[in-house]
Amino acid sequence: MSELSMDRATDADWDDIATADARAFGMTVPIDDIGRQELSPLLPNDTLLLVRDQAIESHPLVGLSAFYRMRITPPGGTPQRAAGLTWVSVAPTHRRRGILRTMLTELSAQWRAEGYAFAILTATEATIYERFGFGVAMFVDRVSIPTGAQWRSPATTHGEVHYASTTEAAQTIPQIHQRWAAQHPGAITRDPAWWTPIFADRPPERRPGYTQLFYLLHSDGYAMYRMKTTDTIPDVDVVEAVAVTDAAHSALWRVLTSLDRTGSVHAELPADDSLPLKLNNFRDVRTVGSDDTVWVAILDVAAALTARRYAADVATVLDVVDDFGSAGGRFALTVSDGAASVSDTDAPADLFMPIAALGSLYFGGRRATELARAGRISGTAEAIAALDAALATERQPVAGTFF
Ligand SMILES: CC(=O)SCCNC(=O)CCNC(=O)[C@H](O)C(C)(C)COP(=O)(O)OP(=O)(O)OC[C@H]1O[C@@H](n2cnc3c(N)ncnc32)[C@H](O)[C@@H]1OP(=O)(O)O
Repeated sequence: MSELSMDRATDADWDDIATADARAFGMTVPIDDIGRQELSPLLPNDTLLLVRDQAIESHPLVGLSAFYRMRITPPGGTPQRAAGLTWVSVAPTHRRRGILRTMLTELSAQWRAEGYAFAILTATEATIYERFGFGVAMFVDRVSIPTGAQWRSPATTHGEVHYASTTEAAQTIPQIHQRWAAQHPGAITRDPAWWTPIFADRPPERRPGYTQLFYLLHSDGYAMYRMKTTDTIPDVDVVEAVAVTDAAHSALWRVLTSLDRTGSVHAELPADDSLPLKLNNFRDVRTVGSDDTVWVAILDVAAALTARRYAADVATVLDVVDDFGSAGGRFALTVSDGAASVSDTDAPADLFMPIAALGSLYFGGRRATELARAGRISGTAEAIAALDAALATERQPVAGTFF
């Protein structure tokens, strides 16, 4: 790093930041003044880290990373602060010289100083972040459903769902999302600044060939969708379908699967979504692909483990190795009536795992038995089964917000 400087962003850096972002991720829409205004409360300058090459006269920006100050809901717990790593890129001319590692070392120190127990991210490649303590934690299936798929039970009520104007949507949807996020493991809550660009739905930022957002509203849920106008019979792209209750889920999906003059409905669903089981033919919900979504690095093991609820009692000693950060150690975990107490200990460990594995297990998207079979964690069969039972969640974790 001798010729390289690393600093927080200033307002003067934003043109370079926008160019680096466009180059790294193929963004076709430049960040304009409105975009800057929308981003500034989400990414204040102290969350943006810039590396420049001082050996080149123009001091080009060669490394960029940032984090959102977010909240995420642990299983059964209340939303916890999480550092949402994002916008990571290193210029192709400067790769594999340790710039990413240097930036993450700096950001990790900031996250620890700010008291975060969790860091989270969505990854472009699955092989980058485990070495930095992140474990893959959440998954979605991409599904396609033919319009007109038949439901097992007839619709019982009409008028539960209506189309909302942007004004009504902006007044109503954030509270519904907040209710959903408070009860769903892995849900990322949204500050008002997150909603501004969503409801602005600026035409230049829409994918080419897609309509504006349409809002469907239920008292306990909502859906946002677009139509793909390039085909004579358009397909439907469900951007979000959020339901606090099963009744809202059914009511919204009944409308989404029966839109007139549409071909197929495309959406992302967790593997345990109840939609297939509500249809006459569960194969109508065809999985066309799967993606990992959120990766989790636990920065403070005791704070994280005490922030969630548990499905079974357990008393165990975890040996957690953190080769990158400082979260590792030996922890006595005792769960009673769903609540955990955690203390440092010198007692012999029952279970051994890298910190990334704990991140994978924490929200319930991966199971201890699964990671043990893959050799990612180790311990006696009894200890693994006991941890597996304690960490079990009623539902698959869903983040709901891409960043
Ligand atoms: C949260 C997000 O924003 S995800 C977006 C990530 N960004 C991108 O995909 C944009 C395109 N890629 C890039 O900009 C760069 O290649 C980056 C950011 C992925 C890596 O930056 P670099 O500065 O080259 O990484 P750096 O040299 O610090 O490497 C750190 C370690 O990661 C490894 N590594 C880096 N990139 C990769 C990769 N794509 N796949 C596997 N390993 C990788 C290196 O080998 C090195 O390993 P080691 O320290 O254990 O020996």
